[in-house]
Parts: sequence; structure tokens; C-alpha cells
Amino acid sequence: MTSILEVCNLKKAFGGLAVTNNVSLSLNPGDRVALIGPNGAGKTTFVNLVTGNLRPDSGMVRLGGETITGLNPMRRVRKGLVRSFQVTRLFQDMTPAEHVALAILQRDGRSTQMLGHFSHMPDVTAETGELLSKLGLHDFASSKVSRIAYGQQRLLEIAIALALRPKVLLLDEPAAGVPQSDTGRIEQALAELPADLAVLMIEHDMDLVFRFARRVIVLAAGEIIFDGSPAEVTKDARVREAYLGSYAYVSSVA
Ligand SMILES: Nc1ncnc2c1ncn2[C@@H]1O[C@H](COP(=O)(O)OP(=O)(O)OP(=O)(O)O)[C@@H](O)[C@H]1O
Repeated sequence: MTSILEVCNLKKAFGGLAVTNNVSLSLNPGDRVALIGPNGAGKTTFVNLVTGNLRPDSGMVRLGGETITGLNPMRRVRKGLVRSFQVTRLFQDMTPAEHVALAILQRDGRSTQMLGHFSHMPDVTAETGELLSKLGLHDFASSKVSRIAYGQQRLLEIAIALALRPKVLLLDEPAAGVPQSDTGRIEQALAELPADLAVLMIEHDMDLVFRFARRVIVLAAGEIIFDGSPAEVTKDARVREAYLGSYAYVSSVA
């Protein structure tokens, strides 16, 4: 299968400290990959390098065979490389419907000044309604973000990301901070992501990792120390030492 995302020898140092140290990986359409590793391993930095929020010292990123290393984040989004928006980036006074409509207008290169009139655009309203229903947010479509629960805000991030029609979706701890009672809905949304979408998810919750991922990549001190199946990761001595050893239940899974 042809890779949709290829990352080759990415390097980034902060003040002499190599935070991303020659990282290479590729994703295929339909991949479900968890990126795990101890705090400070360089997971977020790696994602920022891939999305263009940070510039690498060296290395290359290719999407669908095209080199995108020099593109800014918005141009990468337009080409299908999308990360979940962070809750902190949602506009508290806007509604979920407005957020999703805005993403659709941006994706289609239509004027976002039309946002105030999107209710008169049947195609945008229909797609917005469909996406919000899919994520179980239809009843809150017209509530201000400040008035909906945190778990629903996190679902809205996924709805916005999907509105951008990604080929590759990078998720940064999609269920973090969500009360246990609401994480099921987020897991359901993750399970229902389009089958051909390549997904890379940074996650610390190992239960979620084992339920979601078909491949696990472990980063430690800026380097990939494991890339393989969830079953194998629990048995890997280096991984246990660097990270998983602290998870008591791992020994019962292995
Ligand atoms: N802009 C920056 N300037 C200097 N150092 C940075 C910068 N961003 C990250 N770092 C350092 O790079 C290292 C990796 O950080 P990063 O946030 O990528 O790790 P992480 O694996 O995502 O951690 P966590 O799981 O805690 O989110 C850390 O030592 C961090 O302090």
C-alpha cells in the first residue's frame, strides 16, 4: 500500500537538546496508530513539526507523495493534514454549528465573511447538521460553546477536524480532561472515523490505546524505540523500562 504520510529523518533541537532526533515513520490510509511515551519524550513537538507549527532543523514531511515540509499549517490543512483543534482554540461565544460551518467554508475556499449567513446556504447547513448529528451534538448545535460540557467541546473538535475532510488526522489526547462518564461517546466517535482516514493519536490512557490502536509507536527522548503491534509493545523490554513499566496491569495483558 502507498503511504499517505511519510516523515523522514526529522530533527529538532531546543538549545542544544535534541527533542526530535532523526524520527522517520509512515502512515497508510486507514491506519490507527497510537503515539505514546513518557512526559517530555517529544510527542507534541513531533506533531508540531508534522503540522508545520514548528520548523524542523532538518528532515522531510511528505503527504500523498508531495513534499510539504516548507508549507505553513493552513496550507497543509487544505491538502488534508489535519490535527484536532484544541478546546482552548474554540470560540466560547460561537455555537457548534458556526464552528463546523466555518470549517466547511474555509475548506472550500469560500469567504468566511459569509458565516453570518450560513443558514441560507443549504449545502453548508446540511453538511453541518450531518456532522453534528454524527458526533451526537445535534441538540447543542445552536448553544454557545461556553454552555456545553467539556466532553461535548472535545467532540466538537473532532467534528471540526472532519469538516476539513482530512486524509491524515493527528489527535492530541482526545479524551483528556473528560469525565469518565463522557469518554464512551468520544471513543465511539473515534471508532466511527472514516475507514480510509489515517489516524495518529497521542495518548497516555493505555486502556484507550489498546482499544483504539492497531499499531503503537513509542517515543522516548526524541527517538522511536518501538513501532509495532499493541500485543508486542507490552512485551518489549526497552518500552517497559522507558514507559510501560509503571502500568501495573501491563503484566496481565502481556
Ligand atoms: N518551544 C520549546 N522551547 C524549548 N524547549 C521545548 C519547547 N517545546 C518543547 N520543549 C522541550 O522539549 C521536550 C519535549 O516536549 P514535548 O512537549 O514535545 O513532549 P511530550 O512527549 O509531548 O510531553 P507530554 O507527554 O508531557 O505532553 C521537553 O523537554 C520540553 O521541555
